[in-house]
Amino acid sequence: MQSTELKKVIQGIPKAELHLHLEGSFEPELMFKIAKRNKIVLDYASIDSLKEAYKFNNLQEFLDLYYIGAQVLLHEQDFFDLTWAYLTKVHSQNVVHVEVFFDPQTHTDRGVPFDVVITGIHKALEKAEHELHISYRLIMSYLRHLSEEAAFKTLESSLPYKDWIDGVGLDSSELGNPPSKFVNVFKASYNYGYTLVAHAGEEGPVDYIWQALELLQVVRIDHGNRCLEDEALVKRLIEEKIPLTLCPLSNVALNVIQKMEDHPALKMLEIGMIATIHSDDPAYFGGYMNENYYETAKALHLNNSQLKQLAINAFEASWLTRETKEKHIAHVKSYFNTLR
Ligand SMILES: Nc1ncnc2[nH]cnc12
Ligand SMILES: [Zn+2]
Repeated sequence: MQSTELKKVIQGIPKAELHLHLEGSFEPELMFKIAKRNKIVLDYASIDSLKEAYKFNNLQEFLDLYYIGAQVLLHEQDFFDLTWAYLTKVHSQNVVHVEVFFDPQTHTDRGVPFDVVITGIHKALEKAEHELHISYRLIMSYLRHLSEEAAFKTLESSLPYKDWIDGVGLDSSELGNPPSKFVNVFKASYNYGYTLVAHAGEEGPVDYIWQALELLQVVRIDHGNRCLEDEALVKRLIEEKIPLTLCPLSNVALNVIQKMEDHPALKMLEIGMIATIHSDDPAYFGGYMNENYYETAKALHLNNSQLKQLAINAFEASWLTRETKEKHIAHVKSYFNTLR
């Protein structure tokens, strides 16, 4: 397929995004605007010089910059603007459902109250539901480089806003911070009604994916690239229909894979795993949903049937009701029928 044709096909697919860090959607232009508004001087003289710094050898190098960028977010309006900018962007890419992460500790540790963070985010999500018809779920992510005790404090802070939060996740520096460190806080989060996910097997070993499943009891694995190293794990993920939220452009940007042609998405689809495609931190990794679909499809020579499967998998993997999933899946199928 010609690249313009492929882009057109991808644009038209109704899509669900299930792996997106709101702080990772912070575009340099908006970062500079908010910094100015909050009278914060960034270490970079210009938008271009900031963009120049977006070259990473690994996850930690990226995280260092990501946490610096987030420091300009102070007020409810800032969190609203960040979230709204993401939602309007993905609306233009025909994303109809999102399940997004936010990292409360990145902000509360700087003295920004939990209430300020979540209210700004919640208002933007509600506005998008009403005005853009994008449905949503919100996932609060614990930072795994911090202690379990700190995660417990975050859990406690979230309780007054429980109705606005659907799940908890685990992100930040993976190596040396295994899921086993967070068993108790995940159990407590579950008991409060939160649905559980965790980043695992992005940089960390296969064992972290096992731990996420067996010790944390997550319903989805974020990334999970390295599962293919373990046959028994693959079998388990297939049998239990545990989805993997893959982020191909992120994997290339962070050296999880050398080049897009090495991405495991196709192999995973072929063996019947619920592989899905998402953008992770689009402002840092060079693309939102369409770009992730496009670069993956181009490098792996995906056909329309495989693209359709990826889109269906994301709705299947979502936390929408069965009835709503079916409605979206029917739209995906009828869209691909029009292409024949
Ligand atoms: N790709 C990623 N892995 C772990 N933590 C993150 N926080 C934001 N993006 C992340
Ligand atoms: Zn992520």
